[in-house]
Amino acid sequence: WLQLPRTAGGGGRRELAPHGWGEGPWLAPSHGGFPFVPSPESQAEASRGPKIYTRTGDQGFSSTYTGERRSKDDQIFEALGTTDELSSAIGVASELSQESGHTFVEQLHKVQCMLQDIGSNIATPLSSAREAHLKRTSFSEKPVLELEQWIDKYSEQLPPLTTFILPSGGKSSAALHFSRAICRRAERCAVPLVQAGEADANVAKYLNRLSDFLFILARYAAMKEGKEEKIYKKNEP
Ligand SMILES: Nc1ncnc2c1ncn2[C@@H]1O[C@H](COP(=O)(O)OP(=O)(O)OP(=O)(O)O)[C@@H](O)[C@H]1O
Repeated sequence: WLQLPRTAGGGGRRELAPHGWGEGPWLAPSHGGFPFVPSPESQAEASRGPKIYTRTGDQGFSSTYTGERRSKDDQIFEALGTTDELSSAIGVASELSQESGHTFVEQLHKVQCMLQDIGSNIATPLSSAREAHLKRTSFSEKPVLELEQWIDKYSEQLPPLTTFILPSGGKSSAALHFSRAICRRAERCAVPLVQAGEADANVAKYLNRLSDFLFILARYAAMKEGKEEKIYKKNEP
């Protein structure tokens, strides 16, 4: 799931799917250059199973899905890496929530899949994308609207918020708050790409809405588990 092989077009050089990006462009059999004819070495390698490393990133540069080589401190890799961190944090929150019997883990699973799609869109800068790239990596508004429905559904069941609450409320809840904070960082990373016209505007919208969903879910988890949410108290001298 984590590392799916893809093969660079032409020379038979194998590259690996980014950590955590199992879907979207990363399943493409080539990086451009269809049809791909595997070299004898890559066929032999495939029968042994692919290695996780190619060493092509050792000089601090890596590839976008459109085939550009960019420095690893480029905004694209920053956003990709942060989206990956977000999905990992949601993975922890989801495992803890499952242990407590929460049914919303199915929605968290769906969110993690959406984050794969977001990674695909981010990895495909629109300025160098061709029609075939765009077809595989576009990100629509539909998942944003779905998140809004989920937010409304859970919000209705919560007591109104009368004070600032702190990340707390039991393990599931605290892990969801932690995911929320990472989500906001992912949004900050994605926004410059959207503003530059390199990523889809729906990516930033989704991340913006997702942090609200994670906040509501954190409160919902605390309520369902009967755990206390710590509140902010001003420290008077
Ligand atoms: N440090 C990173 N943070 C976020 N995304 C990255 C990072 N390094 C690479 N990527 C993205 O993830 C994809 C796969 O990562 P991978 O580690 O295989 O790349 P690499 O470092 O270029 O290659 P290798 O590890 O084989 O030398 C890359 O094609 C790139 O899009």
